[in-house]
Amino acid sequence: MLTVEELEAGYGRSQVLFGMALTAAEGEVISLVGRNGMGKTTTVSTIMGLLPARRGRIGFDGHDIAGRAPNRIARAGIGLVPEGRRVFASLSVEENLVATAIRRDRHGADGSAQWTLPRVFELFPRLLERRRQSARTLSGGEQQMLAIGRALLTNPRLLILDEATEGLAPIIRQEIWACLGTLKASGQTILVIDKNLKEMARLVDRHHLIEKGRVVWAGTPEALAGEPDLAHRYLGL
Ligand SMILES: Nc1ncnc2c1ncn2[C@@H]1O[C@H](COP(=O)(O)OP(=O)(O)OP(=O)(O)O)[C@@H](O)[C@H]1O
Repeated sequence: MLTVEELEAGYGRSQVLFGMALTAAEGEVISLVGRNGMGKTTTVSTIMGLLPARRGRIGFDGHDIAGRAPNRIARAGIGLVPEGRRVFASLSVEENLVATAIRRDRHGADGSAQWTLPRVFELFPRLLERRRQSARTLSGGEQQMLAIGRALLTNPRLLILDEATEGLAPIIRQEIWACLGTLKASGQTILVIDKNLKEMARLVDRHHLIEKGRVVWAGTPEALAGEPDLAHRYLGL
């Protein structure tokens, strides 16, 4: 479904990605893990068209989407839950959810239907309780749920989450991980960036270890756990 090859990107004179390569098959959950500043968010920004690819290919469902505008990439079926949530603070919860919604004929592996407002409220009942409140009055965890709900309402074939559990209370983190488990079980393809290897081990099919803008190792959570040197060297654990 997603094939990133030989990707190079950066900011002004500073190059950040040096031959980034990734693949995600339909229904697979993959991760990008690595120390701060190694290029995880830059990879996601380039996939989403927010940053130009200087070289390389970003294949999605057989099309090269490198160079397309962000709104076209969203319409092609990639939904982003950005680092720092970035909800529209002055809009209500419901307005946030519908602002970027995209209808699409889609069926998950279990035959699950289109994401709609009622389905998002079923997944996150707190958002239903707060549907008329402005987003700025929500707690960090509620804002994160809102950011996930907003991305789901674009009915993405690939859902990308950048540090979705960062800075949240442990109990809210557990809710987010449980939600991602439910999405995976429904056949959702997911790319997740996070630091919590323990929680990711239950969710992720394949990790990608990133160092200085390229993948230095890829494999299952079990394989990573079996090579503690890797986590020490590339994650500082
Ligand atoms: N808007 C920007 N302008 C200039 N440099 C940037 C910008 N955003 C990121 N960088 C730089 O690019 C490099 C990679 O950053 P990136 O955000 O992709 O890292 P990351 O792996 O996602 O780490 P983190 O966990 O810190 O977000 C860093 O050196 C960072 O300082």
